[in-house]
Amino acid sequence: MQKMIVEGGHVLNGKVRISGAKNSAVALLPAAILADSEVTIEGLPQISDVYTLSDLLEEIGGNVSWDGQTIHINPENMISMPLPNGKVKKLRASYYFMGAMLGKFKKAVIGLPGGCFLGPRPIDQHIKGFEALGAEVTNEQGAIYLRANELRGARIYLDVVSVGATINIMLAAVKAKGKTIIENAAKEPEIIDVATLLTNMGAKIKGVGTDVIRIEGVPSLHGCRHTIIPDRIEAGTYAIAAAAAGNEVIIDNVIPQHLESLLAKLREMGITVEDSDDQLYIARAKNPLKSVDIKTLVYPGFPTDLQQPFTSLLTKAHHTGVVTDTIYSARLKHIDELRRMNALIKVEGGSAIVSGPVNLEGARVKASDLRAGAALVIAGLMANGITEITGLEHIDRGYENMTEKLNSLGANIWREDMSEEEELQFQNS
Ligand SMILES: CC(=O)N[C@H]1[C@@H](OP(=O)(O)OP(=O)(O)OC[C@H]2O[C@@H](n3ccc(=O)[nH]c3=O)[C@H](O)[C@@H]2O)O[C@H](CO)[C@@H](O)[C@@H]1O
Ligand SMILES: C=C(OP(=O)(O)O)C(=O)O
Repeated sequence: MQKMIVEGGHVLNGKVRISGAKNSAVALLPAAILADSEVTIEGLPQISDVYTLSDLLEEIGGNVSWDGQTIHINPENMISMPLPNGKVKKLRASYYFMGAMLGKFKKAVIGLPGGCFLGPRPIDQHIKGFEALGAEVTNEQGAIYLRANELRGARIYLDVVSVGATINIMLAAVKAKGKTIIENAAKEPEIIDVATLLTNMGAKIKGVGTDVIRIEGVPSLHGCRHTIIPDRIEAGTYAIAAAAAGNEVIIDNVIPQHLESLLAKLREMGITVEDSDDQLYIARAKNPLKSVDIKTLVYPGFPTDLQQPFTSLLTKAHHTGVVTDTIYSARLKHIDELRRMNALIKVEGGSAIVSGPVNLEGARVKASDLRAGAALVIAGLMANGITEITGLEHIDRGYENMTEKLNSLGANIWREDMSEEEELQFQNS
């Protein structure tokens, strides 16, 4: 087991290249199940969530090979193998095997997913969608059983705007007989990316990026080649790190429109932000940083996945900023760790109230989930002295080469094996 050591006080400068989007990748890989021939996906991030899904595709009979960041998935010998336990429990996105296997084989058994613990992560809207398409869905000892004689298009209104349910229903509906309409659909860029792959495979989908998606089912889907979109959350994380500890940083391979809510908030704080075709330029504020309030919302609102890193930045700003996560109200586990580093944060009525500026102090902290990990790395960059971060398996689920990328900007970060005593302390904490 390893820990990350961050030596604070180094100023970030230079250019960093953003990887492919984790939250697209985790749906694109299962989507390949629906094809009858080889699907090639380029530009995948080298992160553990992607490797876990790649292993799961092999477990159900897929022929998978890698060539750098490109995966080739041949689904010809795949079967509807039950996956009640094992690797499906390691990540949230294994639930996309439900939609894809139901769409392809009309049956699936998938253990209830894992992923970051952000409070309850219900899947009732996914199930409502599968049932509307004609599937019988039962929960047997923690695994979801899905069976259908045939899938028929349906009109499905989502009671909550859900990225996961929108994608899962698309996956199940693309080969259903007739027309499916998803109303109150989510509009995140990752949904558009998945629909682009499915369309390249021969699916007929209209309206992605709006809140009504129309799908005309087709009998079969073929292989294709697809390039993934850049990771807006990784880009946002580096933009926040640059605002927190940078002088002049260029973030390369971004779609700036995907980050408008974050960029607006950085500008409000006094940070210089410029965007061009596929780059962002973030420069140190000329005046002291001003606090702002943020409220996470569905896209194009402020992303829940950037709430935790942004909280770290607010510790450096003058006055008080209120952080409210309306998507995952319990996504506040980073707060106690930031407090260990001297942050002044109160939690009241589900909101975090951050007072600043404070001088953060290096400390031993634990990443409880992926973006909490990113928040602690950013805090470590700003802090006096050394910050030691454990729980790196969370960070590795979603950030490709984070240590190397930050060091290339001038940070001083390294990983070390934990001593036996430290491992014991970590397991008991
Ligand atoms: C809208 C939103 O910001 N979604 C984020 C959410 O996606 P994720 O796919 O996890 O969450 P959803 O978009 O599906 O859920 C949005 C909200 O709807 C609720 N819900 C969802 C499904 C369901 O069947 N029933 C239900 O009540 C969830 O509890 C949540 O409060 O976390 C991902 C990982 O952090 C982010 O990348 C997504 O951008
Ligand atoms: C929480 C996240 O991932 P997951 O939903 O896969 O756990 C995330 O990407 O911030």
